[in-house]
Amino acid sequence: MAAPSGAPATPSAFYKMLSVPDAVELILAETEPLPAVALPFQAAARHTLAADVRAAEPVPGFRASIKVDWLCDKAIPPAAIPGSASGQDGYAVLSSDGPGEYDVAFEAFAGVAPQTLQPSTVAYIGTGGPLPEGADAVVQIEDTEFLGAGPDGTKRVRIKISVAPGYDVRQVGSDMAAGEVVLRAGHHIDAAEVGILATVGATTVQVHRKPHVAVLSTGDEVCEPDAPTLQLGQIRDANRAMLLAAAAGTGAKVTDLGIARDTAANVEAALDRAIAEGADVLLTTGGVSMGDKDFIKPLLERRGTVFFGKVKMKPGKPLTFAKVPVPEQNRSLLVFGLPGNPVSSLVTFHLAVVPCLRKMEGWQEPRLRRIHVRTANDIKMDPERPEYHRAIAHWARPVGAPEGAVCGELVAASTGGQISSRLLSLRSANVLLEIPQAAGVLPANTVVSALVLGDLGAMPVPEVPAHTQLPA
Ligand SMILES: Nc1nc2c(c(=O)[nH]1)N[C@H]1C(S)=C(S)[C@@H](COP(=O)(O)OP(=O)(O)OC[C@H]3O[C@@H](n4cnc5c(N)ncnc54)[C@H](O)[C@@H]3O)O[C@H]1N2
Ligand code: MOO
Repeated sequence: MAAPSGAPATPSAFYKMLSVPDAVELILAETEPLPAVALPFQAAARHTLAADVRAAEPVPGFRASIKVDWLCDKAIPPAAIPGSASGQDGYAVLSSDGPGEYDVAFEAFAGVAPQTLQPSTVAYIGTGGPLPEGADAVVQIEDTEFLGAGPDGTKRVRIKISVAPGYDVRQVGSDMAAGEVVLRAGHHIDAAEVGILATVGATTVQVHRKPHVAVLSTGDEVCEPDAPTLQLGQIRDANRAMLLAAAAGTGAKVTDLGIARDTAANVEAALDRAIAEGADVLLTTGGVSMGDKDFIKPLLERRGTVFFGKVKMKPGKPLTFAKVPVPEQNRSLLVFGLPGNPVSSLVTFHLAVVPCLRKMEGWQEPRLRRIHVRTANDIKMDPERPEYHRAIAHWARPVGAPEGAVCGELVAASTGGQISSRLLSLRSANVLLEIPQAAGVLPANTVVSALVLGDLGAMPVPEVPAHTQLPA
């Protein structure tokens, strides 16, 4: 808590003010990817691979029936045509036999050992069934006519169309070749990747360990959220639960260090607890400003190296980054002193902590993604600091575009009052607009850069229609 007591300023008065990009580069330079661990493939979801994964065998391992939506004439050799495929019930044929009436020699189903097909006969084949030796194509049921069974019970069928060799057949290794790298080191494992790992039988994979993040609130005025009543000057602790949720949302392991009251000894005891618990990163909130109860920077100066203690940004100016050596464990603890104002703490978490956690967990490009958006509101600029203005981006038709036009762009609506105590400015925010340091007002309809927070896939409607006319 910044107490205007007339006491000497903490060293924070003397920190050089860094730009946000310089601060992020410095953080990334001081951050190492965490070591690889072996995990069962299902537990590896939402981790980043530390080693390439190859397909040991071809997929499929046998020639299989499949319905391919050939984009053009059925007579064109399938290998030349990209298509989408689904299962195929039909008849395995020798393509050179051509249309005509044939005995159904046997039935080939998935999981049944294939027999050999003799010329001038066909075999019934189920979806995904192995193509018999001797057959080289599949004709779907719809292109045949069942003629019934003869006196000896042999079924007869009319093949109505001519097909090329390989038609409606998934060739061996056509999905994945034997030895092919199917996932590279650095690839993030999501649901599709878990399926790929299962397909190639990679049931144990090398991934980067996830960081362990400890979170501490500081301040005599800060109370637990379940405090039934608040005395004058007291506030409920929003930051700790919020940052624990934010860190857990990145997949980090989290430890709640509670609230440290405003004494140097309390704050240092919490730092020691973070080290004892094995945290890789400590997030503190509050106590990084100029007051005589702002203990974070002096503590970090004493115990480690403070890389910066001021960043030219609004909100979040007193953001502090330090490294505390842990010689007995041959490692270091990274410490982010986040400002106490709740908005400042979460904005600095996104801008500074997220890239650090991403690098630790093995992301090749850990920086926040930058996009361009058109502003929906006038935005007052700050002549002293660039502002990270919270906004909600959605896809919309550009102003003045004719009804039904096939075009769109991201439009960002401000979340309203941006004072750093007002957490509602972060409600539903999915971008931080990068508003330059300047006097005056940035008029609505200006295109600005913006940093993406979380998942743009969850952006609000309206969305574009599902089917639109492609431009000529
Ligand atoms: N003389 C100066 N004073 C301040 C400056 C400055 O440059 N010179 N910078 C201001 C800026 S910018 C910020 S941001 C704040 C950051 O201050 P601290 O990090 O030291 O935070 P506190 O003073 O402890 O608290 C600020 C504010 O946030 C509330 N708070 C604190 N912890 C929590 C919590 N866990 N949950 C919810 N709210 C919290 C606290 O009650 C205060 O209202 O410094 C300015 N001062
Ligand atoms: O930078 Mo402070 O975060 O303005 O409120």
